[in-house]
Amino acid sequence: MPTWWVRKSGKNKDDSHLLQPTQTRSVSDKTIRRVSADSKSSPDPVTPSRCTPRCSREFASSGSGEKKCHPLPLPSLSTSVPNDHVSGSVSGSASVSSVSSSGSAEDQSQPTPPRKSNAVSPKAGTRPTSPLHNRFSGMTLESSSTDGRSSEYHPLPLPPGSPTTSPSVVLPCSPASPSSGVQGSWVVGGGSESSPLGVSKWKKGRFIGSGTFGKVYQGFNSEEGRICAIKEVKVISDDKNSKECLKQLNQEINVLSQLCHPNIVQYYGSELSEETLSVYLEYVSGGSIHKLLTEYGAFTEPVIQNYTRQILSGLAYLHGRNTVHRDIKGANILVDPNGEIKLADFGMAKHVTAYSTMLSFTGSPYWMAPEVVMHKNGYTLAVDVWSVGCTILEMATAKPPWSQFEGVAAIFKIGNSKDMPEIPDHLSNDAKNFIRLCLQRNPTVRPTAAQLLEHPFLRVHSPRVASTSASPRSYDGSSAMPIREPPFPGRHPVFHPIKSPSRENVRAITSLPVSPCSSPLRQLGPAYKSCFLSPPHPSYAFPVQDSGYNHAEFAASPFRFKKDALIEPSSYRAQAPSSPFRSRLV
Ligand SMILES: Nc1ncnc2c1ncn2[C@@H]1O[C@H](COP(=O)(O)OP(=O)(O)OP(=O)(O)O)[C@@H](O)[C@H]1O
Repeated sequence: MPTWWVRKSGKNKDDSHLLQPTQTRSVSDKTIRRVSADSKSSPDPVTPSRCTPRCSREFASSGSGEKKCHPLPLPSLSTSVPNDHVSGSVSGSASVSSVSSSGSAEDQSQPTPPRKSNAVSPKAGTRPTSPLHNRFSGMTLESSSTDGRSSEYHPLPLPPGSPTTSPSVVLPCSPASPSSGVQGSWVVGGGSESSPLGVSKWKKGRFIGSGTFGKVYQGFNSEEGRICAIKEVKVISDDKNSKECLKQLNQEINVLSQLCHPNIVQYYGSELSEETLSVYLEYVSGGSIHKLLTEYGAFTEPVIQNYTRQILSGLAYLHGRNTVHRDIKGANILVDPNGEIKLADFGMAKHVTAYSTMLSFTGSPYWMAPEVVMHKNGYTLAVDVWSVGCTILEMATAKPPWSQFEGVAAIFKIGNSKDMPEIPDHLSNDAKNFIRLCLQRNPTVRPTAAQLLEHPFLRVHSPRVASTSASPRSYDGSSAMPIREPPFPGRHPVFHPIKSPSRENVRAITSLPVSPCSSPLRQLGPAYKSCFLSPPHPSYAFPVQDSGYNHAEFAASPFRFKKDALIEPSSYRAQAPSSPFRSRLV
């Protein structure tokens, strides 16, 4: 079973109201086997920056929409910090069980009673620290026990108005209206302001949907009346997959907690109780682009323009922090009721350093860049640009690119051919040119997200029909910016050229058992260490092109991965350089 299948096969990306009572899933379908990326190639997710997520929308720039973040004053270390390092370390062998789900939204929608929060109020003298859940990173767990029981917390910067926060500090990023004056909430260790008994002020509401690492609920801040989304996973000891799952979720926390942009879902904080890890996020009620495509069909070009502009705005911000999302696709892009785009699902995001290349094999195959599929020597921020091109095609057709091919064939097509996915005729020349720029196979010649924002396709007043513009800046493929020439050389410095496989190799490849984990396309040894494909959304139909979204057909694909291949690294080590398969490729 293909890895991406395993990961996504059972999850429901749609909002709960889309669930039919008959749409039950087996627990096995929902089991997630995603292992952390190669630690050698990607040492740390995100280096904590001084720019905390706390910033004000009032400072949003007009250009990319990036908000200025304002470092918070450090609290006085002379303050008593009894909970910063406390006894009661817990081994890192906890587990996540809520990655599986067979219940309907209704099953999950019962609000739970207030939970004991492990958040430590700043009023109690807690020092804001890194958002890392250390135990998930394989480090010693710092835990606090406010009620005599072992518990852990996830300290975050203090909220505005806390004793250690300067009055001059601007409000944190929050989903609240910029003019609302409502302060953001910092849940764990930084403003959960839970009761003395540790009861969380965040109340869990209706079930929204399931993801790889757990379930998403609507939440309510009982003190501020604010809605949020709660991503929750159960922490169960003795679950052999828990460590990796928690690492992955921690990665999402690490990345999101550093980000503050109107087109990126805002992180509020997290709480770790005895049973669950809850991550509090900006609630985006419109659902994903994928969901909108499923419900309303393909988007018109003006909508595509609008969404693409915002996607790139968020990406430009992200890439400006040397962080790559790695799973850009319609299902991971949320839309609020005003049409504002929010990039979400940062579970695979990675910080790229000058000294590292990414060798892990992650993402959703249909949106995956060739250099990722080929997995030759590493890849860069440019992989997201490729995925943006695929997402535009998805928005224009309500299907992912390459959808006429089943998963493995699509991977071959992406990795081993020079073909380009079909671009709908009805799109304007600007749009077509934009897509072609994104889908250049050589990542070094792909424009950056910031550069693409200058493309005529995204100009607010650009023509919305097939362009006959004679503009010297036209990207119609014939003028100022020829596609095949590197328009912006050297902007993806970590790129390593990918050699096309010889004919012989291609033959060998096609004769081998194929899966993303064991794929002969993955020709380098270290690749096997990290192999987690994000699946196409369950409701996408492959390979039957005109059947609309049909999860069942794809689920029945004979190319689905064996789950064990994901659980047991040794099963895909068979494809390491020393393996017999490997020898057939060289
Ligand atoms: N901040 C949010 N606001 C509203 N709905 C959300 C939010 N985040 C996620 N959702 C919805 O919750 C469901 C599950 O989301 P989640 O991110 O856990 O799944 P996912 O995107 O499939 O994650 P993964 O790729 O890790 O499996 C989806 O329907 C998604 O649209």
